Amino acid sequence: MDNLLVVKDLTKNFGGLAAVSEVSFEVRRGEILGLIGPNGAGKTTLFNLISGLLASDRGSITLEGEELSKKPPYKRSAMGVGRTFQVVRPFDMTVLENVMVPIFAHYKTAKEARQKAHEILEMVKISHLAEKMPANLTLAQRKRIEVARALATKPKLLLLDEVLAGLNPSEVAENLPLIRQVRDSGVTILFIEHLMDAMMAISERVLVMDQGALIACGTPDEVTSDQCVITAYLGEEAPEC
Ligand SMILES: Nc1ncnc2c1ncn2[C@@H]1O[C@H](COP(=O)(O)OP(=O)(O)OP(=O)(O)O)[C@@H](O)[C@H]1O
Repeated sequence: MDNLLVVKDLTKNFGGLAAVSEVSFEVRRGEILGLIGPNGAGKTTLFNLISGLLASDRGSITLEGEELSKKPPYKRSAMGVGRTFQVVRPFDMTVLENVMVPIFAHYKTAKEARQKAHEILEMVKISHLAEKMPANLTLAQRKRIEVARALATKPKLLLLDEVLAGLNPSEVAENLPLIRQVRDSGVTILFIEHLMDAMMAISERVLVMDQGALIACGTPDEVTSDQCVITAYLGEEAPEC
């Protein structure tokens, strides 16, 4: 199996709180890997560690065998780590311009950048909104802008942080296939989502975190029948996990 990202013994403490504790896993090239866990489990902290917004206390993160831990976020981005954020805050400029901003760093000429931006907007199905201002769009559409902006950095690995949160059921049904579409374009995906049904429908494997630790990893069927996972979601102590 070809591993794109390998995380080993990754640890981050905030004072006395172990937000991420000795976490180890790999992301296989080309897969859709879900990341779930109750509130405060450490999921976003893990994304911040992988993308370089936080420094780890211990452990390693390698992308295609190259250590990322000491590299600043912009270097990780150039190496192929892209991400979206839970809170979507597009710039106060058109949808197309929002995608052009990150793209400029990755393409030589304005013409090339503009062409690529249009291709990305097509892929996430908002090319018809290219000249609109994000403030006038729905949350579902703004979430697509966020994905488009992340794709503009040419990621090999895309970290998606709750791209379905806050959407109504029909918007979820519309936006969910986007994740598979992006993967099918050659991008490996690690994504955080609280919507369990959607997550299980689209993930090939799922990681489960609780209280900073990785408590399960497997296919959707394996993790949903795992007693440690059930216990974590019920908020009970499970000393054997
Ligand atoms: N910068 C910080 N300083 C101190 N504590 C923090 C910081 N960031 C996160 N935490 C704490 O670390 C723990 C993990 O938080 P994190 O946001 O990673 O969880 P999460 O699984 O993403 O939760 P949610 O699903 O609610 O977004 C929480 O207890 C949180 O309060």
